[in-house]
Amino acid sequence: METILQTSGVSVRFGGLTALNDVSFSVGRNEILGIVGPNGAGKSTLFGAICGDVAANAGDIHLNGLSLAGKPSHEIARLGLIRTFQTPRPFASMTFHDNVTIAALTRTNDIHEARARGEAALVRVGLSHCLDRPSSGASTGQRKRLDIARALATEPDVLLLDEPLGGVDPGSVAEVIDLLRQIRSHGMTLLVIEHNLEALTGIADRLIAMTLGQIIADGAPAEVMRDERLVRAYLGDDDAAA
Ligand SMILES: Nc1ncnc2c1ncn2[C@@H]1O[C@H](COP(=O)(O)OP(=O)(O)OP(=O)(O)O)[C@@H](O)[C@H]1O
Repeated sequence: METILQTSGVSVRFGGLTALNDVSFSVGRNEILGIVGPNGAGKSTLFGAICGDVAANAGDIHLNGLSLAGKPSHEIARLGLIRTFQTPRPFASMTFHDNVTIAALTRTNDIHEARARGEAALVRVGLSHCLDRPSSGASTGQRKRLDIARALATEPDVLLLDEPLGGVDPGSVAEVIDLLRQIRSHGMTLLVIEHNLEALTGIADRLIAMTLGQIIADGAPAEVMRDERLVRAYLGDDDAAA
């Protein structure tokens, strides 16, 4: 499988805390890679380091063979990689449509084209009925979808999703999973952080398990979920990664 994204020896320190410690893995084009691990394992920091929001203290990241070292997130977005957030922060005073239009302007300077692409992204995530509504009134599930639509409007090759199912009501989980499958079928590569392990193992081609800033397992979902260190880490055993 052709590698689209590669991290090599990435470390991130916040003062005395090592949030990522020598993290290396690769992602194949059009793959869905799930990232699991207990709270504080470093999953969101990893996304931050990949998309240019968090400066790495060591290591390098390549997208389509090009080093992302030192590049700001807007430049990385233009190169085709974008993330969503655990807690999406849309511009609350703007409509859904304006929010996605701003994202589409990453790729085009033509405002009419940006509005058309923005609308198409909202249709894709099932929010066409919200076009002219202010995003301040969005439910958690709608905010998650709006955040995905904003990411799609930048036309990424690689999409990093931070807990797309977090706060989504149980009745809508299957819809969001279908949406992710549909996004992948359009040729995108997905990295997905998710605490709903059952849903994630149902959709991911591969899983990476992290504890204490390190990768402890990388492989087929069923195998990784059986990894003893991961099980112990989820049970709160501090010696799990020892
Ligand atoms: N900006 C920051 N400054 C200082 N420490 C940070 C910062 N961001 C994250 N950390 C710390 O780095 C570690 C990894 O945090 P991170 O949010 O990446 O974990 P996570 O696996 O995404 O957790 P969760 O599942 O709860 O989102 C934690 O100990 C966290 O407190």
